[in-house]
Amino acid sequence: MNGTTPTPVPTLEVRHLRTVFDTRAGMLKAVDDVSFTIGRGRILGLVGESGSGKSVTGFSIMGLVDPPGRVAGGEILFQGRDLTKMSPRELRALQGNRIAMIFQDPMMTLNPVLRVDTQMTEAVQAHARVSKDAARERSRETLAMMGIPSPDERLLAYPHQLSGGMRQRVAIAIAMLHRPDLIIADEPTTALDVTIQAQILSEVQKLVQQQGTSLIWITHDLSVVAGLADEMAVMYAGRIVEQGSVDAVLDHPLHPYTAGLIGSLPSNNRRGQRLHQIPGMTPNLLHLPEGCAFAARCPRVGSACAAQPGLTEPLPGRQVRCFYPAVQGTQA
Ligand SMILES: Nc1ncnc2c1ncn2[C@@H]1O[C@H](COP(=O)(O)OP(=O)(O)OP(=O)(O)O)[C@@H](O)[C@H]1O
Repeated sequence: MNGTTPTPVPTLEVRHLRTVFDTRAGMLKAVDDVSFTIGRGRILGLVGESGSGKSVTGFSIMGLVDPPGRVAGGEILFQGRDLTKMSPRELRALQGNRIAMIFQDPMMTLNPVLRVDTQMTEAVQAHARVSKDAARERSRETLAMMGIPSPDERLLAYPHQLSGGMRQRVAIAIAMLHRPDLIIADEPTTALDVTIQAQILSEVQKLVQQQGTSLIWITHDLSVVAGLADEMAVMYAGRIVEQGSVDAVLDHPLHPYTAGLIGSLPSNNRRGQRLHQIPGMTPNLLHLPEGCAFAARCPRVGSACAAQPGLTEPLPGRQVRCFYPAVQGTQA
Protein backbone atom coordinates (compact mmCIF):
# COMPACT_ATOMS: atom_id res chain seq x y z
CA MET A 1 0.00 0.00 0.00
CA ASN A 2 1.33 3.41 -0.90
CA GLY A 3 -1.05 5.19 1.47
CA THR A 4 -2.24 7.65 -1.20
CA THR A 5 -5.60 6.08 -2.07
CA PRO A 6 -8.23 8.43 -0.68
CA THR A 7 -10.98 6.86 1.43
CA PRO A 8 -14.25 7.18 -0.51
CA VAL A 9 -16.69 9.66 1.01
CA PRO A 10 -19.69 7.70 2.31
CA THR A 11 -23.07 8.47 0.73
CA LEU A 12 -24.46 9.39 4.13
CA GLU A 13 -22.95 10.00 7.50
CA VAL A 14 -25.31 10.90 10.33
CA ARG A 15 -23.49 12.16 13.38
CA HIS A 16 -25.08 12.63 16.80
CA LEU A 17 -28.47 13.54 15.34
CA ARG A 18 -31.02 14.90 17.80
CA THR A 19 -34.60 15.64 16.77
CA VAL A 20 -37.12 16.89 19.30
CA PHE A 21 -40.78 17.89 19.41
CA ASP A 22 -41.70 20.83 21.58
CA THR A 23 -45.03 19.58 22.90
CA ARG A 24 -47.31 21.13 25.54
CA ALA A 25 -46.29 18.35 27.91
CA GLY A 26 -42.60 19.16 27.41
CA MET A 27 -39.74 18.40 25.05
CA LEU A 28 -40.01 14.95 23.47
CA LYS A 29 -36.67 13.53 22.35
CA ALA A 30 -37.73 11.46 19.35
CA VAL A 31 -34.17 10.94 18.06
CA ASP A 32 -31.33 11.23 20.52
CA ASP A 33 -27.65 11.01 19.60
CA VAL A 34 -28.13 8.83 16.53
CA SER A 35 -25.07 8.14 14.38
CA PHE A 36 -24.57 5.82 11.41
CA THR A 37 -22.81 5.68 8.06
CA ILE A 38 -23.91 4.23 4.72
CA GLY A 39 -21.46 3.57 1.93
CA ARG A 40 -22.28 3.62 -1.78
CA GLY A 41 -24.58 0.78 -2.83
CA ARG A 42 -25.09 -0.41 0.75
CA ILE A 43 -28.42 -1.18 2.41
CA LEU A 44 -29.00 -0.27 6.05
CA GLY A 45 -32.00 -1.74 7.86
CA LEU A 46 -33.30 0.56 10.59
CA VAL A 47 -35.38 -1.55 12.96
CA GLY A 48 -37.28 -1.10 16.19
CA GLU A 49 -40.74 -1.15 17.71
CA SER A 50 -43.37 1.48 16.97
CA GLY A 51 -42.43 4.90 18.35
CA SER A 52 -38.69 4.16 18.56
CA GLY A 53 -37.81 7.08 16.26
CA LYS A 54 -37.22 5.34 12.94
CA SER A 55 -39.50 7.53 10.82
CA VAL A 56 -38.39 10.73 12.52
CA THR A 57 -34.78 9.77 11.68
CA GLY A 58 -35.79 9.36 8.01
CA PHE A 59 -37.78 12.61 7.98
CA SER A 60 -34.85 14.45 9.58
CA ILE A 61 -32.54 13.34 6.77
CA MET A 62 -35.14 14.42 4.19
CA GLY A 63 -35.56 17.82 5.86
CA LEU A 64 -39.23 16.97 6.41
CA VAL A 65 -39.52 17.61 10.16
CA ASP A 66 -42.03 20.40 10.66
CA PRO A 67 -42.80 22.41 13.82
CA PRO A 68 -43.34 21.58 16.62
CA GLY A 69 -40.51 19.26 15.61
CA ARG A 70 -36.95 20.38 14.87
CA VAL A 71 -33.50 18.99 14.33
CA ALA A 72 -31.86 20.15 17.54
CA GLY A 73 -28.33 18.92 16.98
CA GLY A 74 -25.89 16.83 15.02
CA GLU A 75 -24.79 16.62 11.42
CA ILE A 76 -26.30 14.88 8.38
CA LEU A 77 -23.51 14.63 5.84
CA PHE A 78 -24.71 13.67 2.35
CA GLN A 79 -21.65 13.01 0.18
CA GLY A 80 -19.74 15.11 2.68
CA ARG A 81 -22.11 18.13 2.69
CA ASP A 82 -24.14 18.88 5.82
CA LEU A 83 -27.86 18.87 4.96
CA THR A 84 -28.71 20.62 8.25
CA LYS A 85 -26.79 23.68 7.05
CA MET A 86 -28.31 23.88 3.56
CA SER A 87 -30.85 26.47 2.48
CA PRO A 88 -34.38 25.24 1.66
CA ARG A 89 -33.54 25.86 -2.01
CA GLU A 90 -30.42 23.69 -1.93
CA LEU A 91 -32.36 20.97 -0.12
CA ARG A 92 -35.18 21.04 -2.65
CA ALA A 93 -32.66 20.55 -5.45
CA LEU A 94 -31.46 17.34 -3.79
CA GLN A 95 -34.85 15.99 -2.76
CA GLY A 96 -36.57 13.80 -5.29
CA ASN A 97 -33.39 13.97 -7.34
CA ARG A 98 -30.25 12.76 -5.49
CA ILE A 99 -32.20 11.74 -2.35
CA ALA A 100 -35.66 10.20 -2.53
CA MET A 101 -38.14 8.84 -0.03
CA ILE A 102 -40.66 6.02 -0.32
CA PHE A 103 -43.54 6.02 2.13
CA GLN A 104 -45.70 3.28 3.61
CA ASP A 105 -48.69 4.76 1.79
CA PRO A 106 -47.94 5.09 -1.95
CA MET A 107 -50.61 7.81 -2.15
CA MET A 108 -48.17 10.08 -0.29
CA THR A 109 -46.27 10.04 -3.60
CA LEU A 110 -49.05 9.56 -6.12
CA ASN A 111 -51.64 12.11 -7.14
CA PRO A 112 -55.04 10.36 -7.39
CA VAL A 113 -56.37 12.57 -10.19
CA LEU A 114 -53.43 12.27 -12.60
CA ARG A 115 -52.52 9.39 -14.86
CA VAL A 116 -49.24 7.62 -14.05
CA ASP A 117 -47.55 8.95 -17.20
CA THR A 118 -48.39 12.58 -16.35
CA GLN A 119 -47.01 12.20 -12.82
CA MET A 120 -43.87 10.43 -13.94
CA THR A 121 -43.03 12.75 -16.85
CA GLU A 122 -43.60 15.77 -14.58
CA ALA A 123 -41.32 14.21 -11.98
CA VAL A 124 -38.60 13.65 -14.60
CA GLN A 125 -38.92 17.18 -15.99
CA ALA A 126 -38.83 18.74 -12.52
CA HIS A 127 -35.12 17.89 -12.27
CA ALA A 128 -33.94 17.25 -15.83
CA ARG A 129 -34.15 19.33 -18.98
CA VAL A 130 -35.52 16.70 -21.33
CA SER A 131 -38.36 16.56 -23.83
CA LYS A 132 -41.71 15.07 -22.90
CA ASP A 133 -41.02 12.06 -25.11
CA ALA A 134 -37.65 11.43 -23.47
CA ALA A 135 -39.26 11.83 -20.03
CA ARG A 136 -41.96 9.34 -20.96
CA GLU A 137 -39.36 6.88 -22.22
CA ARG A 138 -37.39 7.22 -18.96
CA SER A 139 -40.66 6.56 -17.07
CA ARG A 140 -41.41 3.47 -19.13
CA GLU A 141 -37.88 2.12 -18.63
CA THR A 142 -38.03 2.68 -14.88
CA LEU A 143 -41.39 0.89 -14.56
CA ALA A 144 -39.91 -2.03 -16.50
CA MET A 145 -36.85 -2.05 -14.21
CA MET A 146 -39.20 -2.36 -11.23
CA GLY A 147 -40.52 -5.59 -12.75
CA ILE A 148 -43.81 -3.98 -13.76
CA PRO A 149 -45.45 -5.96 -16.58
CA SER A 150 -46.91 -4.05 -19.57
CA PRO A 151 -45.44 -0.69 -18.54
CA ASP A 152 -47.13 1.09 -21.46
CA GLU A 153 -50.54 0.12 -20.13
CA ARG A 154 -49.64 1.11 -16.56
CA LEU A 155 -48.55 4.53 -17.76
CA LEU A 156 -52.08 5.18 -18.99
CA ALA A 157 -53.68 4.15 -15.68
CA TYR A 158 -54.88 6.32 -12.81
CA PRO A 159 -53.64 5.20 -9.36
CA HIS A 160 -57.05 3.78 -8.34
CA GLN A 161 -56.94 1.44 -11.33
CA LEU A 162 -53.84 -0.28 -9.92
CA SER A 163 -53.61 -2.90 -7.17
CA GLY A 164 -51.97 -1.92 -3.85
CA GLY A 165 -48.76 -3.75 -4.76
CA MET A 166 -48.67 -2.17 -8.22
CA ARG A 167 -49.28 1.31 -6.77
CA GLN A 168 -46.33 0.84 -4.41
CA ARG A 169 -44.15 -0.38 -7.30
CA VAL A 170 -45.06 2.76 -9.26
CA ALA A 171 -44.26 4.95 -6.22
CA ILE A 172 -40.88 3.21 -5.89
CA ALA A 173 -40.28 3.68 -9.64
CA ILE A 174 -40.95 7.41 -9.21
CA ALA A 175 -38.36 7.50 -6.40
CA MET A 176 -35.90 5.73 -8.74
CA LEU A 177 -36.54 8.00 -11.76
CA HIS A 178 -33.46 10.15 -11.26
CA ARG A 179 -31.27 7.23 -10.22
CA PRO A 180 -30.85 8.81 -6.76
CA ASP A 181 -27.74 8.23 -4.66
CA LEU A 182 -29.80 7.68 -1.52
CA ILE A 183 -33.30 6.29 -0.95
CA ILE A 184 -35.05 6.31 2.40
CA ALA A 185 -37.85 3.73 2.46
CA ASP A 186 -40.27 3.99 5.38
CA GLU A 187 -42.02 0.60 5.71
CA PRO A 188 -43.22 0.63 2.07
CA THR A 189 -44.12 -3.06 1.98
CA THR A 190 -45.66 -3.42 5.44
CA ALA A 191 -49.26 -3.19 4.21
CA LEU A 192 -48.73 -5.70 1.38
CA ASP A 193 -49.11 -9.45 1.49
CA VAL A 194 -45.93 -11.45 1.98
CA THR A 195 -45.61 -12.70 -1.60
CA ILE A 196 -45.91 -9.21 -3.10
CA GLN A 197 -43.59 -7.90 -0.37
CA ALA A 198 -40.95 -10.53 -1.24
CA GLN A 199 -41.17 -9.67 -4.97
CA ILE A 200 -40.81 -5.94 -4.32
CA LEU A 201 -37.88 -6.47 -1.94
CA SER A 202 -36.04 -8.57 -4.51
CA GLU A 203 -36.68 -5.99 -7.26
CA VAL A 204 -35.48 -3.14 -5.05
CA GLN A 205 -32.40 -5.13 -4.06
CA LYS A 206 -31.53 -5.81 -7.72
CA LEU A 207 -32.10 -2.19 -8.66
CA VAL A 208 -29.93 -0.68 -5.93
CA GLN A 209 -27.15 -3.13 -6.77
CA GLN A 210 -27.29 -2.16 -10.45
CA GLN A 211 -27.37 1.57 -9.73
CA GLY A 212 -25.05 1.72 -6.72
CA THR A 213 -27.83 3.44 -4.76
CA SER A 214 -27.55 3.55 -0.98
CA LEU A 215 -30.73 2.57 0.81
CA ILE A 216 -32.14 3.00 4.29
CA TRP A 217 -34.99 0.55 4.82
CA ILE A 218 -37.08 1.41 7.87
CA THR A 219 -39.08 -1.50 9.29
CA HIS A 220 -40.28 -3.13 12.48
CA ASP A 221 -39.85 -6.50 10.77
CA LEU A 222 -36.51 -8.22 11.41
CA SER A 223 -37.15 -10.82 8.74
CA VAL A 224 -37.28 -8.07 6.08
CA VAL A 225 -33.92 -6.74 7.27
CA ALA A 226 -32.48 -10.28 7.30
CA GLY A 227 -33.38 -10.78 3.63
CA LEU A 228 -32.52 -7.33 2.34
CA ALA A 229 -29.93 -5.33 4.26
CA ASP A 230 -26.14 -5.42 4.59
CA GLU A 231 -26.01 -3.57 7.88
CA MET A 232 -28.59 -2.96 10.56
CA ALA A 233 -29.20 -0.48 13.34
CA VAL A 234 -31.65 -1.26 16.13
CA MET A 235 -33.48 1.69 17.67
CA TYR A 236 -35.06 1.84 21.09
CA ALA A 237 -36.64 4.93 22.65
CA GLY A 238 -34.98 7.31 20.18
CA ARG A 239 -31.50 5.82 20.36
CA ILE A 240 -29.53 3.26 18.42
CA VAL A 241 -28.84 0.46 20.87
CA GLU A 242 -26.97 -1.85 18.53
CA GLN A 243 -25.51 -1.80 15.04
CA GLY A 244 -23.34 -3.95 12.84
CA SER A 245 -23.52 -6.24 9.84
CA VAL A 246 -26.87 -8.02 9.54
CA ASP A 247 -25.29 -11.50 9.70
CA ALA A 248 -23.22 -10.69 12.77
CA VAL A 249 -26.06 -9.00 14.68
CA LEU A 250 -28.62 -11.71 13.90
CA ASP A 251 -26.18 -14.55 14.66
CA HIS A 252 -24.93 -13.04 17.85
CA PRO A 253 -26.90 -10.07 19.21
CA LEU A 254 -25.00 -8.11 21.84
CA HIS A 255 -27.90 -6.08 23.23
CA PRO A 256 -30.65 -7.83 25.23
CA TYR A 257 -33.28 -5.84 23.29
CA THR A 258 -31.98 -7.16 19.95
CA ALA A 259 -31.91 -10.67 21.41
CA GLY A 260 -35.55 -10.18 22.50
CA LEU A 261 -36.60 -9.03 19.03
CA ILE A 262 -34.89 -12.04 17.45
CA GLY A 263 -36.48 -14.35 20.03
CA SER A 264 -39.93 -13.05 19.14
CA LEU A 265 -39.60 -13.94 15.44
CA PRO A 266 -42.13 -16.69 14.63
CA SER A 267 -39.35 -18.90 13.15
CA ASN A 268 -37.58 -18.91 16.52
CA ASN A 269 -40.62 -20.11 18.42
CA ARG A 270 -41.39 -23.80 18.64
CA ARG A 271 -44.65 -24.89 17.08
CA GLY A 272 -47.43 -25.02 19.67
CA GLN A 273 -45.56 -22.70 22.03
CA ARG A 274 -46.85 -19.20 22.72
CA LEU A 275 -45.02 -16.54 20.76
CA HIS A 276 -42.22 -15.14 22.89
CA GLN A 277 -42.61 -11.42 23.46
CA ILE A 278 -40.42 -8.89 25.20
CA PRO A 279 -42.25 -8.23 28.48
CA GLY A 280 -43.27 -4.68 29.38
CA MET A 281 -43.90 -1.55 27.35
CA THR A 282 -41.70 0.94 25.52
CA PRO A 283 -41.10 3.95 27.78
CA ASN A 284 -42.83 7.30 27.36
CA LEU A 285 -40.35 9.52 25.54
CA LEU A 286 -41.51 12.52 27.60
CA HIS A 287 -40.57 10.78 30.83
CA LEU A 288 -37.50 8.72 30.09
CA PRO A 289 -35.66 7.20 33.04
CA GLU A 290 -32.26 8.68 33.90
CA GLY A 291 -30.49 5.42 33.23
CA CYS A 292 -30.89 2.88 30.43
CA ALA A 293 -34.33 3.19 28.81
CA PHE A 294 -34.55 -0.60 28.40
CA ALA A 295 -33.67 -1.44 32.04
CA ALA A 296 -37.27 -2.00 33.18
CA ARG A 297 -37.73 -4.74 30.54
CA CYS A 298 -34.24 -6.15 30.55
CA PRO A 299 -33.41 -9.71 31.63
CA ARG A 300 -29.79 -8.70 32.14
CA VAL A 301 -30.31 -5.51 34.15
CA GLY A 302 -27.60 -4.76 36.71
CA SER A 303 -26.54 -2.01 39.09
CA ALA A 304 -24.71 -0.06 36.35
CA CYS A 305 -27.97 0.43 34.41
CA ALA A 306 -29.09 3.28 36.68
CA ALA A 307 -26.75 5.39 34.52
CA GLN A 308 -27.10 6.03 30.78
CA PRO A 309 -24.95 3.59 28.78
CA GLY A 310 -22.81 5.09 26.02
CA LEU A 311 -22.19 3.47 22.64
CA THR A 312 -19.18 1.14 22.78
CA GLU A 313 -17.49 -1.17 20.29
CA PRO A 314 -16.83 -4.39 22.21
CA LEU A 315 -16.14 -6.28 18.97
CA PRO A 316 -14.74 -4.91 15.70
CA GLY A 317 -17.53 -3.35 13.61
CA ARG A 318 -20.10 -3.95 16.34
CA GLN A 319 -21.54 -1.10 18.37
CA VAL A 320 -23.78 -1.50 21.37
CA ARG A 321 -25.29 0.73 24.03
CA CYS A 322 -25.29 -1.61 27.04
CA PHE A 323 -23.26 -2.10 30.21
CA TYR A 324 -23.66 -5.87 29.95
CA PRO A 325 -23.36 -6.79 26.25
CA ALA A 326 -23.44 -10.48 25.42
CA VAL A 327 -19.77 -10.67 24.58
CA GLN A 328 -18.20 -13.93 25.68
CA GLY A 329 -16.72 -13.60 29.14
CA THR A 330 -18.67 -10.45 30.06
CA GLN A 331 -22.18 -11.82 29.87
CA ALA A 332 -24.02 -11.41 33.17
N1 LIG B 1 -45.58 15.65 15.04
C1 LIG B 1 -45.24 15.07 16.20
N2 LIG B 1 -45.50 15.68 17.38
C2 LIG B 1 -45.15 15.10 18.55
N3 LIG B 1 -44.51 13.91 18.64
C3 LIG B 1 -44.22 13.28 17.50
C4 LIG B 1 -44.57 13.80 16.23
N4 LIG B 1 -44.15 12.93 15.27
C5 LIG B 1 -43.58 11.90 15.93
N5 LIG B 1 -43.61 12.09 17.26
C6 LIG B 1 -43.10 11.20 18.30
O1 LIG B 1 -41.78 10.83 18.00
C7 LIG B 1 -41.54 9.50 18.43
C8 LIG B 1 -40.90 8.70 17.33
O2 LIG B 1 -41.85 8.51 16.30
P1 LIG B 1 -41.55 7.72 14.95
O3 LIG B 1 -42.73 7.90 14.05
O4 LIG B 1 -40.22 8.10 14.43
O5 LIG B 1 -41.48 6.21 15.43
P2 LIG B 1 -41.31 4.92 14.54
O6 LIG B 1 -40.23 4.12 15.17
O7 LIG B 1 -41.15 5.27 13.12
O8 LIG B 1 -42.69 4.21 14.78
P3 LIG B 1 -43.81 3.75 13.73
O9 LIG B 1 -43.30 2.47 13.16
O10 LIG B 1 -45.03 3.57 14.56
O11 LIG B 1 -43.93 4.88 12.73
C9 LIG B 1 -42.88 8.94 18.89
O12 LIG B 1 -42.94 8.98 20.30
C10 LIG B 1 -43.87 9.88 18.30
O13 LIG B 1 -45.02 9.98 19.13
